[in-house]
Amino acid sequence: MFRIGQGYDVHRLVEGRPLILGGVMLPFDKGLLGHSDADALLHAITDAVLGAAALGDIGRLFPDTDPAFEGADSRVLLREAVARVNAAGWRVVNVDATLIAQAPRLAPFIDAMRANIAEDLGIDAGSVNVKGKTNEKLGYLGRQEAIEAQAVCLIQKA
Ligand SMILES: Nc1ccn([C@@H]2O[C@H](COP(=O)(O)O)[C@@H](O)[C@H]2O)c(=O)n1
Ligand SMILES: C[C@@]1(CO)OP(=O)(O)OP(=O)(O)OC[C@H]1O
Repeated sequence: MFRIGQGYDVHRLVEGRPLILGGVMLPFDKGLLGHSDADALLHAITDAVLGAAALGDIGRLFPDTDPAFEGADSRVLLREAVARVNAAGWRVVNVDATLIAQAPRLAPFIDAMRANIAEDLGIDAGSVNVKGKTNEKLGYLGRQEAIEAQAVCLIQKA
């Protein structure tokens, strides 16, 4: 039996924060604001994985009011979500995600993100796809005020 899940996240770009996407620190003059490390890509994937198994969402598992998750490494949160999905009898088949970032250019970092995500999901990097898009300079994404991520995930009953 197969199930699909979908995830979305957006975080504001601000000065004085590191830019971390897919567990990779990117050289950029701004970073994403959040209670955790604000890795929007991993948050969208976490929600897609949880969604596929009908296990709620990232904020329910890891509330942004809990000091335990302040500055949290989102890879740790993703791994915990995957552990819960596995414990419910599912394994992740593949993930496809899109990052909408007017800047910086993501292409040089995509394979490093895929490797991290694959490791956290317990699958081959060949089953993880990450795509970068600009927002054609339109709206708050186009003005570099935020970065958005969207993801889908397929799971199979183990
Ligand atoms: N932050 C980004 C955005 C895009 N790319 C790459 O450029 C291609 C064209 O993007 P458009 O938004 O102009 O359609 C896209 O397919 C990516 O390969 C990128 O590396 N980083
Ligand atoms: C990850 C968590 C928890 O630290 O906080 P944020 O980094 O603010 O991220 P968000 O995507 O808003 O929601 C999930 C949170 O509860």
